[in-house]
Amino acid sequence: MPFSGEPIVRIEDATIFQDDKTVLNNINLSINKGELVYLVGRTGSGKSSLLKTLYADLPLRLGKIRIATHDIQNIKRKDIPLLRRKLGVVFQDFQLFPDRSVAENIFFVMKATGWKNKAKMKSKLAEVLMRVGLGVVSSKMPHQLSGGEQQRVVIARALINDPLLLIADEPTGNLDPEVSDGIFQTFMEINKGGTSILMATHDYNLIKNYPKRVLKCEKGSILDSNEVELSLFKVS
Ligand SMILES: Nc1ncnc2c1ncn2[C@@H]1O[C@H](COP(=O)(O)OP(=O)(O)OP(=O)(O)O)[C@@H](O)[C@H]1O
Repeated sequence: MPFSGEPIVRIEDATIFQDDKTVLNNINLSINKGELVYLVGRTGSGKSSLLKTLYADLPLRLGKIRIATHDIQNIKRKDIPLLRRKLGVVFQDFQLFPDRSVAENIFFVMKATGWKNKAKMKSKLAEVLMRVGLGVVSSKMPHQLSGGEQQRVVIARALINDPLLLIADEPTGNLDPEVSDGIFQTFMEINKGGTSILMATHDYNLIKNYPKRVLKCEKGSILDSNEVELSLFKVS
């Protein structure tokens, strides 16, 4: 897909801290609308810290980050829900309520993000479940689904507000290789629909099978495969 217009993410001279420790120092990069980008690096290199900063869970203390029309560096508490409505977030651990059905899990987030009309909620539920390749699972409880199916429900939940950017933190981390592959195919379908995706992963098979731009956290910096050749397969 050709990239045009303003980037969806623009990071300028950003330094990311956890407490007093500098995790990533003076980062500069952009992600364009419609891009799918991998984020890699050894454990503790700062992938999750960067993603948390993007969805305003970790305050940005130095530098600038703009996501869509939101400036993260001075975002007000009351504006964080507005930012998050433009983002979809998917984690490795599925984070579904175990005592609620698939539909209830998704309706819960819809209601929390301002949905009110029951008919529209039902039709959106059907749409997002279809987009992630799930059939009639609405009334099932999470424990009645496989790990891969549960992760698809989480992805469906992340799509309810038609996010501009999907942030995924090791979304295939707990899944078998074939299941991971299927989940990644779903991410690629979502990406074809125009949603940008930034995905942290340790799954080098995915990167080998589906080569895309790679950002690598290393020694406090981010290396970009658009600018340098990355030695991906030496990562511990
Ligand atoms: N809540 C926290 N409080 C203090 N330090 C933290 C916190 N979370 C992470 N860190 C530290 O920040 C650094 C970066 O961690 P981060 O979780 O961003 O790495 P990562 O690349 O996502 O690792 P992994 O691949 O294991 O998920 C590490 O040194 C970690 O110990």
